[in-house]
Amino acid sequence: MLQVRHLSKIYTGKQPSLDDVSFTAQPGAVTAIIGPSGAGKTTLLRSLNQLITDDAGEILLENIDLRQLKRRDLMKQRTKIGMIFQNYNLIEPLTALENVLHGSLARKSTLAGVLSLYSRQEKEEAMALLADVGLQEFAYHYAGDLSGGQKQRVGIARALMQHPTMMLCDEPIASLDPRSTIIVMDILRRLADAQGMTILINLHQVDIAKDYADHIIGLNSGRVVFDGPVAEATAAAMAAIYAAPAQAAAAAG
Ligand SMILES: Nc1ncnc2c1ncn2[C@@H]1O[C@H](COP(=O)(O)OP(=O)(O)OP(=O)(O)O)[C@@H](O)[C@H]1O
Repeated sequence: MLQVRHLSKIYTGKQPSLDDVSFTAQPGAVTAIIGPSGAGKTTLLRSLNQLITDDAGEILLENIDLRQLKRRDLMKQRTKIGMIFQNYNLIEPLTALENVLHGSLARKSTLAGVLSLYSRQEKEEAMALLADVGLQEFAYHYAGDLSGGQKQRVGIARALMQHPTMMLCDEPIASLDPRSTIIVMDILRRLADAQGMTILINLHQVDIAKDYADHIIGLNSGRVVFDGPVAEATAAAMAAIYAAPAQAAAAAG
């Protein structure tokens, strides 16, 4: 379970990008984070993984506050967090299989990592993960030659190689066509249902959020203006989430 308490982040000399954000994300549930451009969605995900520091509050992953950890312990906890990016972040001159194997680096010694030494078991696991996302026959294709949807599936397999308990997905379908969108969202939904993972997804597509998520967090100007089950995300709630910043601030008091 992820519990976020009073999380705030101010980039130098600016309005808060995250303003006293609190919510809980449950294992086995898909939590969609929605809100207008600049609402703080990416900042929130990066903060949850402590890629952004100088923030305030508590980020409790399985009751351990990530913000209180020393670097070494944070690295260890981070292996439990898989990240999925809009632009995939693959190494394009490497094959799909090699990209997936890279996901195991977080769990390895530096030397083994530098030398890219992978055990037979790791190679079999990476192949199995590629098969799980429907890409077995593309294992030896260069990542740069794959379609956007295929790249994103490689990105998911790579994250799964870390053995995460939580996935943070930053606009994972923003660059995908409708068919690839469904394939990727189905995979993320399955990870929650079948493996009990905690899945957080930043989304711009409200209809996709309603179709796939259990829970919605609505952000506006760095504040949580909606936190509830999909069934409660009414038209009025949506209007508040997507209101102009001044209106949203007035409504939030
Ligand atoms: N590195 C940075 N330095 C300074 N300000 C930043 C930085 N990153 C983000 N911001 C500011 O923080 C606020 C939130 O940005 P963020 O990218 O988190 O929003 P978002 O909801 O993800 O937007 P989008 O939907 O457009 O991706 C914005 O006002 C943005 O200008």
